[in-house]
Amino acid sequence: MFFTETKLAGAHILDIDKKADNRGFFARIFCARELAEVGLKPDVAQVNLCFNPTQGTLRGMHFQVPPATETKLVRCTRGAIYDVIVDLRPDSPTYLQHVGVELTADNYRALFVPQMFAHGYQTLTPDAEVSYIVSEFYTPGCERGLRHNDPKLNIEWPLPINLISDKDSQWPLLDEAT
Ligand SMILES: Cc1cn([C@H]2C[C@H](O)[C@@H](COP(=O)(O)OP(=O)(O)O[C@H]3O[C@@H](C)C(=O)[C@@H](O)[C@H]3O)O2)c(=O)[nH]c1=O
Repeated sequence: MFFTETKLAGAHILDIDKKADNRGFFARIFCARELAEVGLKPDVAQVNLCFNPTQGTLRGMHFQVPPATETKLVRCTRGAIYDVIVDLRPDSPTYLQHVGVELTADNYRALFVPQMFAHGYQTLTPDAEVSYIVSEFYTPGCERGLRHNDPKLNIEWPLPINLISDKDSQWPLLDEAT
């Protein structure tokens, strides 16, 4: 795998290293040793699968607080998504900054989300499927969220928001939360 660190320290884009032959190719999409070599936490508590029939669906921005903070390794296995992370580490020089990456079934790209980052995505195609590894178990009492359109975050979503859950449209704005 090829690792490219984003401007948010610890958040990496992962590209596959294709071993091609006349049958097609082979590639690793998860390797605990390679992740550990670049300092990433390779724990696996859950592998989640999510299907989104409607183009422009938005899910996020989600994170879990202690003691259930989590890392995620996010991949789009069908269609395409715009995947966004927000740095919520208060002592980070990039606190509240975000990065957006296009993950598609065709580019085989994945995004590693460190602990204490909010995560969300918008589907760029109909029938987009997302699969992600999570390092901690889903813990509803520790679940928190940011508003996808919080002016303090200023995230430019590529498409109009065609579908969003009630929960996600009601997360507090940062100004309300503090
Ligand atoms: C995340 C999750 C949800 N659920 C349940 C709760 C609820 O009944 C249903 C749908 O939950 P949600 O609306 O939270 O699903 P969703 O909005 O897809 O939540 C996910 O969004 C992306 C952006 C993330 O980063 C993930 O970590 C996760 O928070 O599934 C689980 O049972 N286990 C889980 O791990």
